[in-house]
Amino acid sequence: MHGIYLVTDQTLCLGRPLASIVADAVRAGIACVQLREKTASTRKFLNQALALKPVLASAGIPLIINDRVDIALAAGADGVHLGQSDMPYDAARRLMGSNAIIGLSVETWADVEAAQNLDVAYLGVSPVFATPTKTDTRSPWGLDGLARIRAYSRHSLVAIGGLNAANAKEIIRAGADAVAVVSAICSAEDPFTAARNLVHCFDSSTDKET
Ligand SMILES: Cc1ncc(COP(=O)(O)OP(=O)(O)O)c(N)n1
Ligand SMILES: Cc1nc(C(=O)O)sc1CCOP(=O)(O)O
Ligand SMILES: [Mg+2]
Repeated sequence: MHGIYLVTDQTLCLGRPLASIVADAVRAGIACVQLREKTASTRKFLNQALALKPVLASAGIPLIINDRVDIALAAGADGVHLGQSDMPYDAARRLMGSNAIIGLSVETWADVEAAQNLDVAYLGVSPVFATPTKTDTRSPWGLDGLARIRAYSRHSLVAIGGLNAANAKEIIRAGADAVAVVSAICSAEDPFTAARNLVHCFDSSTDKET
């Protein structure tokens, strides 16, 4: 996993359709989309996933489903993001198959150690900074915690929590392979420009432009 990773939240889109925010972000060059619906019905969640799938597939961008392996399978999504209270990795892998992208949140050092033997595509470093978007988190890792995970883990690291264009560079310097954002794109006045700024920030902080 590498680049800007959009995690969606329909409730933070300021009344705009999620599909238009995702389309703007795709046009701006983001690398991945996670559909995260914490309150929608199963049917609405699935319909959102089915609607996004062809748009993202034609852009070559993976669609990851938050929490719900059943929705991921029913929508033909590319993968699932699992938290520490969600379906365990082994069960999700059995259901999703060997090609599926499975991401896993790490909230504690024990989580990081336990993940070392799992064939996950990335670790979600949860959270790097405290954020009003998700308040039921453990203590933030901070930049030092992120760097400590980078030094130990064999996995790709997706940083999440309180990230935006102002702090993306230091997050990458601390060892993140991808920067995940919700509000910095979903709640931006101009989601395309916000996503493009994040993509430029990412590209100028990595080998891509050096
Ligand atoms: C990339 C990424 N990292 C962490 C999370 C958080 O997952 P989880 O701990 O399961 O919390 P919810 O998102 O389900 O509230 C994530 N979604 N994505
Ligand atoms: C979905 C999510 N997971 C987190 C975690 O710490 O696991 S923080 C978070 C929300 C991140 O939102 P924003 O980019 O607006 O700060
Ligand atoms: Mg979860």
